[in-house]
Amino acid sequence: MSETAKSPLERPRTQPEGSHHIDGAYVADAGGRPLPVIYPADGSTIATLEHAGPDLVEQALAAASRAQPAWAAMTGTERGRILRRAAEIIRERNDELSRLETMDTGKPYQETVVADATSGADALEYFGGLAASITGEHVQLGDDFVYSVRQPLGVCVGIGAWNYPMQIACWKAAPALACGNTMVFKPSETTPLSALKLAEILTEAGLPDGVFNVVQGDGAVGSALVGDPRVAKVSLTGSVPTGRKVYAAAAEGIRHVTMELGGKSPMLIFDDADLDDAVGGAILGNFYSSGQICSNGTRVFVQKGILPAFLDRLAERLGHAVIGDPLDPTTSFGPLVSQAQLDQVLGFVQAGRDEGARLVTGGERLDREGFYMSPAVFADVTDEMTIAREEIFGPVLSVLSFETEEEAIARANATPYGLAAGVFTRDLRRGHRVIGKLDAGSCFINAYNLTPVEAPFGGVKLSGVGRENSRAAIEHYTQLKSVYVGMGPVEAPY
Ligand SMILES: NC(=O)C1=CN([C@@H]2O[C@H](COP(=O)(O)OP(=O)(O)OC[C@H]3O[C@@H](n4cnc5c(N)ncnc54)[C@H](O)[C@@H]3O)[C@@H](O)[C@H]2O)C=CC1
Repeated sequence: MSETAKSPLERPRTQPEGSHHIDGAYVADAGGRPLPVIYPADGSTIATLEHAGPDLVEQALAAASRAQPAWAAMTGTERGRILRRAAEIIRERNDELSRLETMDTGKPYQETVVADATSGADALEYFGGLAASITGEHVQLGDDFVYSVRQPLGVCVGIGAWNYPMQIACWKAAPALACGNTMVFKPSETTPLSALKLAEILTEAGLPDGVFNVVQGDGAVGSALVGDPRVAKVSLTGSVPTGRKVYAAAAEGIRHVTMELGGKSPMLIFDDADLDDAVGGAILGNFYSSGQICSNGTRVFVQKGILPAFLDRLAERLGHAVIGDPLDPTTSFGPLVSQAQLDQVLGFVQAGRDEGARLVTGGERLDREGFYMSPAVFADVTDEMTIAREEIFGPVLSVLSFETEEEAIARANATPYGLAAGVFTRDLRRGHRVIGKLDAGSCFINAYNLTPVEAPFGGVKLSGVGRENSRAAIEHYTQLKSVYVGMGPVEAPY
């Protein structure tokens, strides 16, 4: 690992015009509790926003309710055109948006410039393209027939996590809006900036006022949104404990939900795998975004024959990680998002040591300002250790060894989570056979953590319900009305 020279890109403006974006305009709430935004690379405060009070939550929900019928009455082609225009604006401003995302999250610019706003633009483009083809079906029943109409749900609430703020906002807004819903989106209080940019860009692209609104705040604000009777659907990206609360609150009103929650995903590396592909997959699946990715393959099961070579190569390649100022384009590994997250992850590293796992490399708090630690690899990890059971959400990779395919599958599935899974092997039949038996929603063979908008994304078991992206998302933002049409006389018994 090396540290970069300081040659950061120009810093974007980080203080927004207002904390919230409601009815097509920035809104401030002078009386709201202050919400400081911290740059994870140095701990400085780069903006101060406010948590929304009850009046602002009301304002946002009222705006979304008011705007919904007219938005739904537009044709899909018209709605889609606005979403695709917003995608174009995002691409034009990708550089500035990426620098803002880097300052909000601490993720290296090298990542945000290819994986955040651009992924959001993909979603707006994709669902903008689908909007005109959202249809029901027609079923002929003799002379009678039934037709179904795919209708929007109404007002949707989106609640985001802090690791991919822009991407999460777009992955929720794009399908919701394409289907004729309106949305109130609450970003994570840790990373509140880029969702405001999305609202601004959508307005610039021609989105009618009130269709997409952003309110800031913590769980209390999220909870106020989820419990409102005007809300038809809640889509959350967050941890399992928050998911339980939000799902239960949504159940009160029998609201639709999409839950994108945490994971402890397995990656199975067989003796016959291409060593560098497997090591590359393990790096992408554990250290990208400093390991703060829900679908990470943090339990790396390596077959005995390839284990020594795998560990050597992994440690060697980790030595090439460039840790530094995330605004420096050469930096490939940045800080964690907050002091609290860093403390939590270092606590897991300590637990790994205490329980007898072997720290191969990293796991140290770095002696520099900001929330930095070195990427950690543990070997000799066993299934019952804390680091093999609990979601860490940081740069900690656990290597577990195995002998047979059956054993690896059984151990990989022995978790309450089921978000993602990966297999590395050169044996085509084994790749498909093994992935078929793994309990996970988002799976990879000889790849890891690639999440194009065309692929359904989401988990099984505690990792969630519903799917984001792909055509599947349309099902989760619409409901079917069926209409039976009688063409003959009505036969009644009396
Ligand atoms: N499956 C997926 O797609 C992803 C899942 N995640 C998961 O997110 C977690 C990390 O993100 P965090 O922001 O720390 O999660 P978190 O669960 O602490 O917070 C998520 C969001 O929920 C809000 N919230 C908290 N309590 C609430 C309540 N009672 N009612 C309504 N909203 C409430 C928070 O303010 C935040 O906006 C990890 O567990 C990770 O695995 C993260 C990214 C993607």
